[in-house]
Amino acid sequence: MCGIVGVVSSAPVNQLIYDALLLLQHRGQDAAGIVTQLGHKFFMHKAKGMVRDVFRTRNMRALPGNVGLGQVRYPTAGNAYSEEEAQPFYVNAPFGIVLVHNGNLTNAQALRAELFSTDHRHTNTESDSEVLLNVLAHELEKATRGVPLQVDDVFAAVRSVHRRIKGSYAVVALIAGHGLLAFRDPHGIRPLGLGRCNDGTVMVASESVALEGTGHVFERNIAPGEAVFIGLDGTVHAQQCADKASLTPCIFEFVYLARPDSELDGISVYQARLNLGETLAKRVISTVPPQEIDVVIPIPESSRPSATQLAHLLGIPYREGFVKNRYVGRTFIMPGQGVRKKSVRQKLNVIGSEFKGRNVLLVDDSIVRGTTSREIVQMARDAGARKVYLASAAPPVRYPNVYGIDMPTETELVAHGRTVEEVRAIIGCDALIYQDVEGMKKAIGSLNPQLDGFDASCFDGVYVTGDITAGDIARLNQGRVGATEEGDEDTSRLALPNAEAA
Ligand SMILES: O=P(O)(O)OC[C@H]1O[C@H](OP(=O)(O)OP(=O)(O)O)[C@H](O)[C@@H]1O
Ligand SMILES: NC(=O)CC[C@H](N)C(=O)O
Ligand SMILES: [Mg+2]
Repeated sequence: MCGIVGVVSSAPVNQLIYDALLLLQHRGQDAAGIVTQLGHKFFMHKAKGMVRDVFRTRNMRALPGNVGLGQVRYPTAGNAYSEEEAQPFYVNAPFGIVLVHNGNLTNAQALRAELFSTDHRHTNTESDSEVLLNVLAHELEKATRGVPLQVDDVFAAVRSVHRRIKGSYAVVALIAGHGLLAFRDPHGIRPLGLGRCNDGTVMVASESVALEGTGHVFERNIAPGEAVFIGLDGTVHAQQCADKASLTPCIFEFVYLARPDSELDGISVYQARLNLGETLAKRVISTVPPQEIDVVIPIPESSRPSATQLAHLLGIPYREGFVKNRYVGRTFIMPGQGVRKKSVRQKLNVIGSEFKGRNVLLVDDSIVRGTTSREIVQMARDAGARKVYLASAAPPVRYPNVYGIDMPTETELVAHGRTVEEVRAIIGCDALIYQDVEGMKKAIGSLNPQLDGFDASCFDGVYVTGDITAGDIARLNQGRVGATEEGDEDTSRLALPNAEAA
């Protein structure tokens, strides 16, 4: 998951892109970058770090022009520590293209070899996004019938790109002197929407919050497989470029990744989380009698809407028992298990009086590696809770994600190959209640009947692109550098208290 944005305007866009990236910061905290174009020249600044650290006034001044794009990165391929793999990526031919990508290519390795041997193109990093850019550049070169470039040639190039690349991709690319291209993979796994401002500015962005928060009116989602080309005068052209398209967005966007105030593919993320809380409440009742629960406490941040709705339905008081240090980022999307574990304690602190002598039901949106839950349960006990129950608004995360979420190996997932009782023992709570897969799909899918389904592969092991083998998963994982930290002892998954250790 990353956040991407592109803008065509009649006024300078540097501040606008910066503001949009700030609104997308939750999608990637590792690196940030912006490219603008003035005349036929690109101006780029990218570096590791959060948006407000990467861009100083002098960097902003050096980004002139009325068209541009930007990205916040959460690495899922290549090298998490390399500055070179921060986006945007640039190639000089044809025309000069810069590109930002949210997603993960599952055939990047084969494509890299093909780019070298057949297309005679050089890639200089381990990033799948650089591969994507070079495939696009090669196909654009082939499709171009003259200068200036025709819109139909751009769409022909995207058609060829769809045939060659596999996996998930929401992309924004700027073709020097011509305009801004945006497209989405044929399954619509990663989100991308378009909005306009009344001064004529056109913006595409990963989430509607980035459009609305910068004064744009959300107009529509880019359809799966569709390409949109925005000329430098703001004219929008669109064409379906996939042979076969279906709308099966990543369900984890609704569970955790996106901001609750965003609407993705016609579904309010906030409403999706309320609905999850509602179905979870029914499952809680069948496991722990509500009269045995004194208080419902959310694990900030993402679980709040589900926890409120759950408490409301059970008729149990909802209280804030953990205070979040807002200056610590999201722990799940940090590279390295050691950093994640330390951050949970730094990030969340208890309000002791909410726990002392009480039976508490803690609610989280999801349990992935179990890092957060185990720490939190212990903190609740240390604060004097009598019984600590834990409910997860998502089902057990049991399978690796290959589409741009950093859960590449099953071995790090606390629930992989384990029963709920085993996970409960590891986390150390008195009862563990999970959402079930069908309940989750229904709770969210009922909000837009036009959806063809979801990619819920990390929960049910079914990959919507239909072409993922165990070998692919192993290869994708091998290709990554920096997912675990050097000197990080705690990279293996959490173990059962006794059985597995023995
Ligand atoms: O089982 P784990 O591997 O610990 O991962 C799951 C946790 O990580 C996320 O929180 P995070 O702190 O990233 O973000 P949030 O503040 O948006 O909830 C998520 O909301 C869970 O709390
Ligand atoms: N999470 C993402 O969308 C990552 C994009 C790309 N695969 C990278 O690692 O930079
Ligand atoms: Mg959380």
